[in-house]
Amino acid sequence: MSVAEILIKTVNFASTKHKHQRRKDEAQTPYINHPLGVAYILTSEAKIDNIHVLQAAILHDTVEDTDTTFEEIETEFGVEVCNIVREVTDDKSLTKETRKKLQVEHAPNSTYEAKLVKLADKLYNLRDLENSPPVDWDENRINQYFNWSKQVVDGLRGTNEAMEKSLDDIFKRHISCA
Ligand SMILES: Nc1nc2c(ncn2[C@@H]2O[C@H](COP(=O)(O)OP(=O)(O)O)[C@@H](OP(=O)(O)OP(=O)(O)O)[C@H]2O)c(=O)[nH]1
Ligand SMILES: [Mn+2]
Repeated sequence: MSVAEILIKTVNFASTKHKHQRRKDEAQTPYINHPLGVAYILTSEAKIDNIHVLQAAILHDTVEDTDTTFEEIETEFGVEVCNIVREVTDDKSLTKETRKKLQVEHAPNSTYEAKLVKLADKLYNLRDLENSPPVDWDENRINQYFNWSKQVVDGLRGTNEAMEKSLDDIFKRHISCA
Protein backbone atom coordinates (compact mmCIF):
# COMPACT_ATOMS: atom_id res chain seq x y z
CA MET A 1 0.00 0.00 0.00
CA SER A 2 1.16 3.56 -0.70
CA VAL A 3 1.61 6.07 2.14
CA ALA A 4 -1.52 7.86 0.90
CA GLU A 5 -3.55 4.64 1.00
CA ILE A 6 -2.29 3.79 4.48
CA LEU A 7 -3.16 7.23 5.86
CA ILE A 8 -6.65 7.27 4.32
CA LYS A 9 -7.31 3.75 5.66
CA THR A 10 -6.25 4.97 9.12
CA VAL A 11 -8.40 8.12 8.98
CA ASN A 12 -11.39 6.09 7.77
CA PHE A 13 -10.95 3.55 10.60
CA ALA A 14 -10.74 6.27 13.28
CA SER A 15 -13.68 8.28 11.91
CA THR A 16 -15.86 5.15 11.81
CA LYS A 17 -14.89 4.23 15.38
CA HIS A 18 -15.50 7.73 16.77
CA LYS A 19 -18.65 8.40 14.69
CA HIS A 20 -21.05 8.63 17.64
CA GLN A 21 -18.72 10.71 19.84
CA ARG A 22 -18.64 14.46 20.37
CA ARG A 23 -16.20 16.74 22.20
CA LYS A 24 -17.38 18.28 25.47
CA ASP A 25 -17.38 21.86 24.09
CA GLU A 26 -20.40 24.11 23.54
CA ALA A 27 -20.53 23.32 19.81
CA GLN A 28 -20.36 19.54 20.43
CA THR A 29 -17.62 19.27 17.85
CA PRO A 30 -17.26 15.79 16.27
CA TYR A 31 -14.65 13.86 18.34
CA ILE A 32 -12.66 12.91 15.23
CA ASN A 33 -11.54 16.56 14.94
CA HIS A 34 -9.30 15.88 17.97
CA PRO A 35 -7.20 12.91 16.72
CA LEU A 36 -6.95 14.50 13.25
CA GLY A 37 -5.86 17.78 14.84
CA VAL A 38 -3.25 15.94 16.92
CA ALA A 39 -1.82 14.35 13.75
CA TYR A 40 -1.86 17.77 12.05
CA ILE A 41 0.11 19.36 14.93
CA LEU A 42 2.72 16.62 14.36
CA THR A 43 3.10 17.32 10.61
CA SER A 44 2.64 21.10 10.54
CA GLU A 45 4.30 22.22 13.80
CA ALA A 46 6.52 19.36 15.01
CA LYS A 47 7.62 18.54 11.42
CA ILE A 48 7.17 14.80 11.96
CA ASP A 49 6.67 12.58 8.90
CA ASN A 50 7.09 9.14 10.50
CA ILE A 51 4.03 7.28 9.20
CA HIS A 52 3.71 5.05 12.30
CA VAL A 53 3.68 8.09 14.61
CA LEU A 54 1.06 9.83 12.44
CA GLN A 55 -1.11 6.70 12.33
CA ALA A 56 -0.81 6.29 16.10
CA ALA A 57 -1.88 9.93 16.54
CA ILE A 58 -4.97 9.37 14.38
CA LEU A 59 -5.80 6.18 16.32
CA HIS A 60 -4.65 7.33 19.77
CA ASP A 61 -8.08 7.50 21.48
CA THR A 62 -9.80 4.59 19.67
CA VAL A 63 -9.00 1.90 22.25
CA GLU A 64 -9.46 4.22 25.24
CA ASP A 65 -12.79 5.67 24.10
CA THR A 66 -14.45 3.19 21.68
CA ASP A 67 -14.91 -0.60 21.33
CA THR A 68 -11.61 -0.92 19.42
CA THR A 69 -9.13 -3.54 20.70
CA PHE A 70 -5.32 -3.59 20.46
CA GLU A 71 -5.67 -6.87 18.48
CA GLU A 72 -7.76 -5.03 15.89
CA ILE A 73 -5.19 -2.20 15.63
CA GLU A 74 -2.35 -4.71 15.26
CA THR A 75 -4.19 -6.71 12.58
CA GLU A 76 -5.17 -3.63 10.57
CA PHE A 77 -2.07 -1.45 11.03
CA GLY A 78 0.78 -3.60 12.37
CA VAL A 79 2.69 -4.06 15.60
CA GLU A 80 4.66 -0.76 15.49
CA VAL A 81 1.51 1.39 15.34
CA CYS A 82 -0.21 -0.83 17.91
CA ASN A 83 2.66 -0.46 20.38
CA ILE A 84 2.59 3.35 20.20
CA VAL A 85 -1.20 3.38 20.70
CA ARG A 86 -0.75 0.99 23.64
CA GLU A 87 1.73 3.38 25.26
CA VAL A 88 -0.62 6.37 25.07
CA THR A 89 -3.78 4.52 26.14
CA ASP A 90 -5.07 4.98 29.71
CA ASP A 91 -6.59 1.95 31.44
CA LYS A 92 -10.18 3.10 31.92
CA SER A 93 -10.81 0.38 34.53
CA LEU A 94 -8.62 2.37 36.96
CA THR A 95 -9.91 5.38 38.89
CA LYS A 96 -9.42 8.78 37.29
CA GLU A 97 -7.02 9.74 40.11
CA THR A 98 -4.84 6.67 39.44
CA ARG A 99 -4.91 7.22 35.66
CA LYS A 100 -3.78 10.83 36.08
CA LYS A 101 -0.99 9.77 38.47
CA LEU A 102 0.19 7.02 36.11
CA GLN A 103 0.44 9.45 33.17
CA VAL A 104 2.86 11.59 35.20
CA GLU A 105 4.88 8.54 36.28
CA HIS A 106 4.99 6.86 32.84
CA ALA A 107 5.81 9.97 30.77
CA PRO A 108 9.62 9.91 31.26
CA ASN A 109 9.79 6.16 30.50
CA SER A 110 7.89 6.40 27.21
CA THR A 111 9.47 5.81 23.80
CA TYR A 112 10.30 8.81 21.59
CA GLU A 113 7.34 7.99 19.32
CA ALA A 114 4.86 7.87 22.22
CA LYS A 115 6.27 11.10 23.68
CA LEU A 116 5.58 12.87 20.37
CA VAL A 117 1.94 11.74 20.37
CA LYS A 118 1.52 12.69 24.06
CA LEU A 119 2.97 16.18 23.51
CA ALA A 120 0.66 16.82 20.53
CA ASP A 121 -2.35 15.42 22.45
CA LYS A 122 -1.68 17.72 25.41
CA LEU A 123 -1.07 20.72 23.14
CA TYR A 124 -4.37 20.16 21.32
CA ASN A 125 -6.36 19.70 24.54
CA LEU A 126 -4.81 22.76 26.23
CA ARG A 127 -5.58 24.93 23.19
CA ASP A 128 -9.13 23.59 23.33
CA LEU A 129 -9.31 24.53 27.02
CA GLU A 130 -8.22 28.08 26.16
CA ASN A 131 -10.59 28.47 23.19
CA SER A 132 -13.64 26.23 23.73
CA PRO A 133 -13.60 24.54 27.14
CA PRO A 134 -15.94 21.69 28.11
CA VAL A 135 -19.29 23.22 29.04
CA ASP A 136 -19.43 21.69 32.52
CA TRP A 137 -15.84 22.47 33.64
CA ASP A 138 -15.53 25.24 36.24
CA GLU A 139 -12.41 27.38 36.69
CA ASN A 140 -10.99 25.05 39.33
CA ARG A 141 -11.26 22.00 37.07
CA ILE A 142 -9.65 23.88 34.18
CA ASN A 143 -6.78 25.03 36.43
CA GLN A 144 -6.27 21.48 37.68
CA TYR A 145 -5.99 20.25 34.09
CA PHE A 146 -3.35 22.91 33.28
CA ASN A 147 -1.33 22.00 36.40
CA TRP A 148 -1.55 18.25 35.82
CA SER A 149 -0.66 18.63 32.12
CA LYS A 150 2.48 20.54 33.07
CA GLN A 151 3.55 17.65 35.30
CA VAL A 152 3.08 15.20 32.41
CA VAL A 153 4.83 17.49 29.90
CA ASP A 154 7.77 17.95 32.31
CA GLY A 155 8.33 14.20 31.92
CA LEU A 156 8.27 14.43 28.11
CA ARG A 157 10.89 17.17 27.64
CA GLY A 158 13.81 16.99 25.23
CA THR A 159 11.59 15.46 22.55
CA ASN A 160 10.40 18.24 20.22
CA GLU A 161 11.39 21.88 20.55
CA ALA A 162 8.45 23.42 18.65
CA MET A 163 5.75 21.63 20.64
CA GLU A 164 7.50 22.16 23.97
CA LYS A 165 7.83 25.90 23.23
CA SER A 166 4.11 26.17 22.40
CA LEU A 167 3.22 24.24 25.56
CA ASP A 168 5.46 26.48 27.69
CA ASP A 169 3.77 29.60 26.26
CA ILE A 170 0.41 28.14 27.36
CA PHE A 171 1.71 27.22 30.83
CA LYS A 172 3.09 30.77 31.28
CA ARG A 173 -0.37 32.18 30.60
CA HIS A 174 -2.12 29.90 33.10
CA ILE A 175 0.26 28.77 35.82
CA SER A 176 1.89 31.28 38.14
CA CYS A 177 5.69 30.76 38.26
CA ALA A 178 5.65 28.52 35.13
N1 LIG B 1 -9.93 20.17 26.51
C1 LIG B 1 -10.95 19.42 26.09
N2 LIG B 1 -10.87 18.05 26.23
C2 LIG B 1 -11.92 17.30 25.78
C3 LIG B 1 -13.04 17.91 25.17
N3 LIG B 1 -13.90 16.91 24.83
C4 LIG B 1 -13.33 15.76 25.16
N4 LIG B 1 -12.13 15.96 25.75
C5 LIG B 1 -11.24 14.91 26.26
O1 LIG B 1 -11.34 14.91 27.68
C6 LIG B 1 -10.11 14.38 28.23
C7 LIG B 1 -9.75 15.23 29.42
O2 LIG B 1 -10.79 15.15 30.34
P1 LIG B 1 -10.59 14.46 31.74
O3 LIG B 1 -11.90 14.55 32.47
O4 LIG B 1 -9.39 15.06 32.40
O5 LIG B 1 -10.21 12.96 31.42
P2 LIG B 1 -11.07 11.67 31.03
O6 LIG B 1 -12.04 12.08 29.94
O7 LIG B 1 -10.00 10.73 30.59
O8 LIG B 1 -11.76 11.20 32.28
C8 LIG B 1 -9.05 14.43 27.14
O9 LIG B 1 -8.74 13.07 26.88
P3 LIG B 1 -7.39 12.57 26.17
O10 LIG B 1 -7.33 13.17 24.80
O11 LIG B 1 -7.38 11.10 26.29
O12 LIG B 1 -6.18 13.22 26.95
P4 LIG B 1 -5.73 13.21 28.48
O13 LIG B 1 -6.25 14.50 29.02
O14 LIG B 1 -6.34 12.02 29.15
O15 LIG B 1 -4.27 13.16 28.40
C9 LIG B 1 -9.77 15.14 25.98
O16 LIG B 1 -9.46 14.65 24.69
C10 LIG B 1 -13.09 19.34 25.02
O17 LIG B 1 -14.04 19.91 24.55
N5 LIG B 1 -12.02 20.03 25.50
MN1 LIG C 1 -6.49 12.54 23.04
